[in-house]
Amino acid sequence: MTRPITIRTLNERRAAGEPFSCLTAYDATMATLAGNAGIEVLLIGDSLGMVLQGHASTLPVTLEDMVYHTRCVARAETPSLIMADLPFMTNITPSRTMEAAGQLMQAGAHMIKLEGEAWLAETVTALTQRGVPVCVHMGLTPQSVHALSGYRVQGRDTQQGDAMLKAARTLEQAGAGIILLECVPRELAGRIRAALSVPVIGIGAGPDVDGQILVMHDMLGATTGQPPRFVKDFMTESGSIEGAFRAYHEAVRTRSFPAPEHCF
Ligand SMILES: Nc1nc(=O)c2c([nH]1)NC[C@@H]1CN(c3ccc(C(=O)N[C@@H](CCC(=O)O)C(=O)O)cc3)CN21
Ligand SMILES: CC(C)C(=O)C(=O)O
Ligand SMILES: [Mg+2]
Repeated sequence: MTRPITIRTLNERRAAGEPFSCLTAYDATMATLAGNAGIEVLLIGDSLGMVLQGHASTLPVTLEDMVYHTRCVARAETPSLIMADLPFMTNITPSRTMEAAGQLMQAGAHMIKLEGEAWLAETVTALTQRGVPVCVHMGLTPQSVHALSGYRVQGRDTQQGDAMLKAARTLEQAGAGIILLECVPRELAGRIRAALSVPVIGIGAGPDVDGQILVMHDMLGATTGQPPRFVKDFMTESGSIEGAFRAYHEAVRTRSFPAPEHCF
C-alpha cells in the first residue's frame, strides 16, 4: 500500500495547485478499488439513504447506518483518507455532535463532515480541540432540502454569496480543516477558495477549487432518474468499474472535469 493520504497531503496538494479527487464509498470492495485508482478521499456519504436504501432524501439515515457503512469502508485496504457524514439531526447541540462524531471516528473515519453555516463554529472548535478533524459542507446542504424547497443552486445573488464567503471564513477560523461547497456558481466557489487557506472540495461548484467529489453511483452511470447537472458518467467511456475510477481521478487531476457543462 502506498503512503496514506492525510490532511497534510491535501494541504500540500492545495499549495501545489494539484487538484485531488474524492468519491463516496459505502462498502469495502468499492473502497479498495477506488483507493487503487488513486482517489484521495473516500466519503461515507449520507447519500447512502438515497442510493442504497431507496429513500427520497437523506433525512431518514441514522447514526447506526453511518457507523455500519463506515466500518465496512474502514476495513478496505486503501491509502485514501476516510471521511464520514454526520446524519440529519445529530448536530443539535455541540455535545450531541461530539458523541456522534466520536462513534464515526471509532468506526474508522479519519475526519467527519457536517452540514451547516457559521452557527456551527462552536461545534467545529469543540470537535477539533478533541482531535476530530472537521469538513463543513456548505451551499446546497441536502439535509435542509425541505427548508430550501428542493435541490437548488445556492449563493446565486451577491448578498447570499457574500454571506457564504463570510461564513466559510468564520468556520475556517473555528478550526474547519476542509470546506465542501455543493451546487454554487463557479465564480463564487473560486472566490471562497481564494479567501481561505484550507482545501475546498466542490460538487457542482466548478473547477476553481482544490478537490472534486461525486456520488459513486452517479459517476458509474447508475443514477436512477435525471442526474444532476454536475454529474459525469465515467463508466461508458471506461467499460469497467476500476477503469471509471481511474478515468475520474485522471480527469480531476488534469482539470478536464468538471467541464463548463457541469458548472453553474
Ligand atoms: N445520486 C445522488 N447524487 C447526489 O449528488 C446526491 C444524492 N444522490 N443524494 C444526496 C444529495 C442530493 N443532491 C442533489 C440532488 C439533485 C440536485 C439537482 O438536481 N440540482 C439541479 C439544480 C437546479 C438549479 O437550481 O439550477 C441540477 O440541475 O443539477 C443537486 C444535488 C446531491 N446528493
Ligand atoms: C454528495 C456528497 C458531498 C455528500 O454529502 C454525500 O454523498 O452524502
Ligand atoms: Mg452528505
